[in-house]
Amino acid sequence: KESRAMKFQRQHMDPDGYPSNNSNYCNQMMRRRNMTEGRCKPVNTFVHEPLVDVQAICLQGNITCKNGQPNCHKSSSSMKITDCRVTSGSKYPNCAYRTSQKERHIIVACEGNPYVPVHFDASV
Ligand SMILES: Nc1ncnc2c1ncn2[C@@H]1O[C@H](C(=O)NS(=O)(=O)C[C@H]2[C@@H](O)[C@H](n3ccc(=O)[nH]c3=O)O[C@@H]2CO)[C@@H](O)[C@H]1O
Repeated sequence: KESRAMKFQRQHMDPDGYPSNNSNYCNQMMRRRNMTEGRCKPVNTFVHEPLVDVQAICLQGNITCKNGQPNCHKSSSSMKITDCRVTSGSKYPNCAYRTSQKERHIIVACEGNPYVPVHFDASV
């Protein structure tokens, strides 16, 4: 069974990737990382930073998560991310996404021992 930490990495980590001007990045990556099975996951962010830098967020600013839990942390610096958002014309199983490249602080929820990211909460 996939651990929550590994699921976070599968869904949100792409340290070596960067869409540059590839408008198909999300269409490709959402499929490749298995987020288009059963339904088109509506929103998903990929982070283009080293895994150790994203894991280090768990030691940074502690804030309240969207769901009220107290185990969220905000990155101290902005990070290169790509937001994937399903388009209005998207029809399962042909999931179609808009690819948006951004630099944002990211907010993740951390859990476990070792205390690592298990959920992507938001970017700001
Ligand atoms: N505090 C916690 N502590 C520990 N665990 C916690 C905590 N909170 C939730 N989980 C768990 O995480 C799991 C999970 O998948 N949560 S999810 O909200 O659906 C994920 C969102 C995110 O993937 C994506 N999104 C969203 C915005 C954006 O900018 N970028 C972006 O990618 O959209 C999804 C839906 O919003 C679930 O098992 C829940 O129990």
